[in-house]
Amino acid sequence: MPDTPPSGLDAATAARRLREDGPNELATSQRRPLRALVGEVVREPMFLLMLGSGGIYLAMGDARQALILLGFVLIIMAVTVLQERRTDGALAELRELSSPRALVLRGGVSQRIPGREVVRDDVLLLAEGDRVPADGQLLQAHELSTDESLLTGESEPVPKQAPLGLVLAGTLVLSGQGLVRVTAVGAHTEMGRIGQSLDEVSLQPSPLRQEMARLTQRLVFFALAVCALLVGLLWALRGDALAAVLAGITLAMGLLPQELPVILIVFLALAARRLGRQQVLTRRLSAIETLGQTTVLCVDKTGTLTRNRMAVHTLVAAGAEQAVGDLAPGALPEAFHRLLEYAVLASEIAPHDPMEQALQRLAAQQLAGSEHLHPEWQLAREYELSPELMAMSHLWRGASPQQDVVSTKGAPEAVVDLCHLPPDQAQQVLQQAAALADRGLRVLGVAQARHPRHQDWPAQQHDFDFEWLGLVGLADPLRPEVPAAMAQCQRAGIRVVMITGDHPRTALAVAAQAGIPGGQALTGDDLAALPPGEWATHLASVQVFARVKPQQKLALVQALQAQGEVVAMTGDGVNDAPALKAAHIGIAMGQRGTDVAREAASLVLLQDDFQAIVTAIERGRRTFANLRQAMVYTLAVHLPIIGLALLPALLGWPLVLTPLHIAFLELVIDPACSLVFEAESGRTGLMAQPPRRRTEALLSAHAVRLSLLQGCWMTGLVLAWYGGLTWLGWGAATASTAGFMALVAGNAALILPCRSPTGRWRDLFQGLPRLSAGVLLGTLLALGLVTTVPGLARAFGFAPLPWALGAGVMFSALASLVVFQLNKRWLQPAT
Ligand SMILES: Nc1ncnc2c1ncn2[C@@H]1O[C@H](COP(=O)(O)OP(=O)(O)OP(=O)(O)O)[C@@H](O)[C@H]1O
Ligand SMILES: [Cu+]
Repeated sequence: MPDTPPSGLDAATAARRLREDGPNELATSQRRPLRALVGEVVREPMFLLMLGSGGIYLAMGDARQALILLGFVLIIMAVTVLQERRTDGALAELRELSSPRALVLRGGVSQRIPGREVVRDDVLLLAEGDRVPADGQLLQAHELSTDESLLTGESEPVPKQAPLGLVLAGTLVLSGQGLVRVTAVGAHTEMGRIGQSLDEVSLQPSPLRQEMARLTQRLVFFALAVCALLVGLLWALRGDALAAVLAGITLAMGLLPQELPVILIVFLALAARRLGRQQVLTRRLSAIETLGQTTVLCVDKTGTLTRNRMAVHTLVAAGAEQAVGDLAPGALPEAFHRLLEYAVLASEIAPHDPMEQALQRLAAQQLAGSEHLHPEWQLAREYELSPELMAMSHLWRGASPQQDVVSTKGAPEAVVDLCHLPPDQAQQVLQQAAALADRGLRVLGVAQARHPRHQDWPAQQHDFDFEWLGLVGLADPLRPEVPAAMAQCQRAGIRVVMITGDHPRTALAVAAQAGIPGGQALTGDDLAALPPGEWATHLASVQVFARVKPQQKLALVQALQAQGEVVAMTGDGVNDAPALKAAHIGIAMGQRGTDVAREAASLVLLQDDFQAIVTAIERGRRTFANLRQAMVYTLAVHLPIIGLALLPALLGWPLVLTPLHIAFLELVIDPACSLVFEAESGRTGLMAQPPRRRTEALLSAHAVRLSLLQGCWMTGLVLAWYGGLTWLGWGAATASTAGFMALVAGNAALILPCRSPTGRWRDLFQGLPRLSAGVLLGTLLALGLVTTVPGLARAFGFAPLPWALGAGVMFSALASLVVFQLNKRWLQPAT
C-alpha cells in the first residue's frame, strides 16, 4: 500500500467511544432467558405426570403426599433449570470465543482486538479472508474485493476501490487488502439494520443425536403401551380406577426416557467446555462425536507442522551457493546482491507473507546503503500468484525514463518457464532447486525483465522477456510438539497425510522431520493425470501430496471420504474453506487462520498448537466412552423400577412404588449418578486403540446385554427382599422399605462398576473423581433421610426397619458390586 497510513484512534478515545456507543454487536441474545427455560422445563411430560399424580393424591385426600411431591417437583425443576443454564452457559462461552476479531490501528500500532470492541472512526486493516467487523469507508485498497452475499444474496465478488468505496459489516474479504475508517458499528450497520446475524455455534443433527432420538422414541412407545396395559389390568382386577391410574403414572414416570437426550447434550457441551480450556474451540458440537472416529488427519505444512517463521537460509546465483544464516551485516558477496534486490522488488511493500518479510529483513541487513534498495520507485502494475502460474511479478517505474523494471519470484519451475530457459540450463536449475528442497527449504526462483515505458502492459507474465537470476531457499522450523504428536497419532491408528502447495522434495523432507512415513510424494499434476478409478490405490498408500492446487484439496478430502475414511483436516486460507467444510472435522488455526477458514471449520485451535488436535481427538474418544458407560448405567437402573412397578401388580401383592418414590429415583438420584460419568478421565489406553468404526452404535449389543444383566440382578435382589419379607409376614410397609433401600443402594453401587468397561478390580476405585464420590455418599445420605426422618418416611410409606434387617439389606445391595463386576468379566467382548 503506497501512502503512509493514518495512525488510528488513541486508546483513550477508543475506550470512551466504546463506553458511550456500546459494543459492536447485534442485540440478539443467544442465551435463553430464565423465564423461557422454566417454561420449557414445566412443559416436559415428566412434570405434567408429576403434577397429575399430585392432583390424584389430593383427590384421594392425601395432602401430605401431594405436598412432598410438589416439593420434589420444585427441587427437580431447579436442578433441571440449573443444568440447562450450565449447558447454555458453555455454549454462550463458545460463541463469545468464536466471534470474529479485528485488526485495528490504535495510536499508530496495529493490534488484534475482539470484533465487539471496534468503535466509530477506528482504522481497520482488512486482508484476504477477513469477515468485516463494521461498516466503513476505504482509505486505501489494494486488489480488494468482497463477498456481500450475506447482505445481498449475490455471491459474485464485488471489487472495492479507495477512496469512497464502502465495505459492510458481515461481508467477506475475498482478495487483496484494505485500510478502512469505521463509520458504523453494531445495530447501526447495514447488517444490523436488516437484522441479520451470524449463527456461530450450530447444533445440527448428528448421528448420535439421531440414534438417541430413535431410541427415545421407541422407549416412549414401549412405555406408553406397557402403562396402558397396567392401568387396564389393575382396573379390571381391583376395580379402583384412581389407584390404577396412579400406578400407571408411576410406571410411566419410571419408564419415560427423558434423561437420555439430556445426558447426550450435557456430555457434549461439557466436553466442548473442557476443550475450550485447552484452547480448542468447538464450533459444532457434533464434531466432538466424530472426533473419536477420525481415521485420517490431513494437515497442511506451513504453519501447521512448521511455525511459519521463515528465514532466508541459502541463496544460489550463477551456480554458486551462499549460506546467509551467520553472515555479518553487509557481508553478502556482491554476486548475490542482484538476486536479493529483485526478490525484494517482487514482494509487497509492506508484506504480510512471512517469506517476503524474511526477504526484506535480509535485504535491510545486507543491502542497506547500497544502490540495490529503491524506496522511491513507484509500483505501477502487479501480476498475482495463481494456482495456474505460481509466480508473481511487479512492474516498477522510476529506474529510467525509457524503461520500467519488472521483477518476478515464484515456484522455481514456474519462473524457469517464464524465462524460457534452454532445456539443459532449466534442468540444471531445477536440480539445484531440488537439492535445496531436500534440506526441507522452501525454494523460490527469481527473475527480472525490462519493459519499454511507452508500450502497453502485457496481459500476462509470459509476455515479458525474463532473465533468470537465481534461487532463494527459506527455512521454516518444525513446530517442536509435532514429532511427539505424530507418534501419538500413529499409536492411535490415525493416518496423517500432508497436503501442501509446496515442492514435493520440500514436502518429503519436512514430512521426514515430522515423523510422517514418507516414501513417495504425489503431486497435483500427478493427481490430475490419474484416471479417477486409480485414485483409490494411491490414496491408501501415499502420505504426502505436494504442489496441490487449492481446489484439489476438496477433491482429495472427498475421495478419502468415499473410501469410508473419517477425515479431519486443517487449513487456514480462503481457499481451504470448501475442503474444511466438506471434511468430517474441519480444523482451523485460530491465530493465523482467516475468518473464512474459522467459520468453515468445526474446531478452531486458539493457540496454533498441533498437539491440541491430538488432545481433541482423545477428548472425543473419551466423551464417547463415558457416554456409553452412562447409558449402560441408565438403562440398567430402569429395569428394577419396571419390575417393582409391574410384578406386584401382576402377582396381586400390595403396590410398592408411588410417584413419590419414582420422583426420588428417576429425577434426583439417577440423573446425578449418570452425570458423574462425564467427569471420568477415561481409560489410559484410549489412544492406543484404533479409531472406533463409524457404524459402531453407542449402545452396542454388548452394552445392551451388560445393561440388561446388571438390571436383572438388581431387579432380582429388590424383588427377593420385597417378596421374601412379604412372604415371611413382615407387613407391606417393612417389605417395601427394604425393597426401596435395596434399589437405591444398588443404584449407588452400580456406579463403580460402570466407570469402566474393563473387569479389573482395581478399576472400581482407581481415580474416582471427587464428584462421583460425592454423589455416591449423597445418595446413601438421602436414602438414610427418607427412611428414618419420620415425616418423610411416612410420606414414602416406609416403616422403620430393625437394625439387623436394615444392615442386611444395605450389605446385600452394596455387595452386589462384586456381582456387577463379575458380570462384566464374563460378558467381556472377545477383543
Ligand atoms: N509470496 C509468494 N511469492 C512467490 N511465490 C510464492 C509466494 N507464495 C507462495 N509461492 C509459491 O507458491 C507455492 C505454493 O504456495 P502456497 O502458499 O499456495 O502453498 P500452501 O499450500 O499454502 O503450502 P503449505 O501447505 O506449505 O501451507 C509455493 O511453494 C511457492 O513456490
Ligand atoms: Cu551490490
